[in-house]
Amino acid sequence: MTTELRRTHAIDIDALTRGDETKQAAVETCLAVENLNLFYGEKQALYDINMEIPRKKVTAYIGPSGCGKSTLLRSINRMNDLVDSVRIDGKILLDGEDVYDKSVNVADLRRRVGMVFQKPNPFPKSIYENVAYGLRIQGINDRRTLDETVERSLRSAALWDEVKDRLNDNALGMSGGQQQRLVIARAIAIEPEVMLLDEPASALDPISTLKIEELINELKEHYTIVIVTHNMQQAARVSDYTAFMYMGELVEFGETSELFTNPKKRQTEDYITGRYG
Ligand SMILES: Nc1ncnc2c1ncn2[C@@H]1O[C@H](COP(=O)(O)OP(=O)(O)OP(=O)(O)O)[C@@H](O)[C@H]1O
Repeated sequence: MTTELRRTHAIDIDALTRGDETKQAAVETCLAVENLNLFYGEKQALYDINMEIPRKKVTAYIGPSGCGKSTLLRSINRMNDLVDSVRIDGKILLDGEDVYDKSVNVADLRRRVGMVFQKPNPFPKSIYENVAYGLRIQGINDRRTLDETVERSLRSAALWDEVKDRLNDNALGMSGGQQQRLVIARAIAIEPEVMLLDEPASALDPISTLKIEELINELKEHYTIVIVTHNMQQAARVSDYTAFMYMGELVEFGETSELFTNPKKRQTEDYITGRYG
């Protein structure tokens, strides 16, 4: 299975990189997952995952509940390190460097790889201080720098116009959708390279979901985005590449348009046509 998967993946990337230079530039690898196995105690949750995540594109992880999407996502910024029973082997290369190398400073890694969770988690502080937080903990307190960063980040998160007159209000008074965009602004403020989004819209109403999806589309100009979603339509709308996972294995990975219209594996087809999930 694994060899076959690698072969499929290699063919996809070959096809994508053949031809014009724009496409070649478009598939520059940001993150490479190599032979990744992950265990929670005795239970194996990821099996020999191999994939290359393109830079400044949106990659979606889809698959039925419990297939390992979040586990794989959390492996990228080593959030799984926080779980005592976790054992990991294999590599995840960020710009060619293994994030699991002993020399890696995990706090630095998490600055480079920001994360947004399903449930918006603003701090019980003002809107301004939520966004400024990452700079403050780096010791940056210069008012002008903070003001500029807060405005730029809120603009990038498509929130500035809604909050510019109430930056000192408590963030907990915002709507869920605004809170989620605030959390994205907080992540943007420290200029990460990669943004990991774990079901970022699943707790939101349809209008807020649409705003988050539009935002994702804008953010990929600057960031490499990996998103976990239960919602196949959402994956089809927002992502350039999709990985379909099943029971801890990466079944198929390729261009979203291709995977949804012309899946190569029976399991993928069954899932996207709603035969199970
Ligand atoms: N902290 C943990 N300790 C033990 N097992 C875990 C832990 N987190 C996840 N698992 C198990 O690992 C497997 C993969 O879970 P994971 O949450 O990554 O899947 P998922 O595809 O994101 O699921 P969902 O869509 O329901 O969020 C599941 O069997 C789950 O029970």
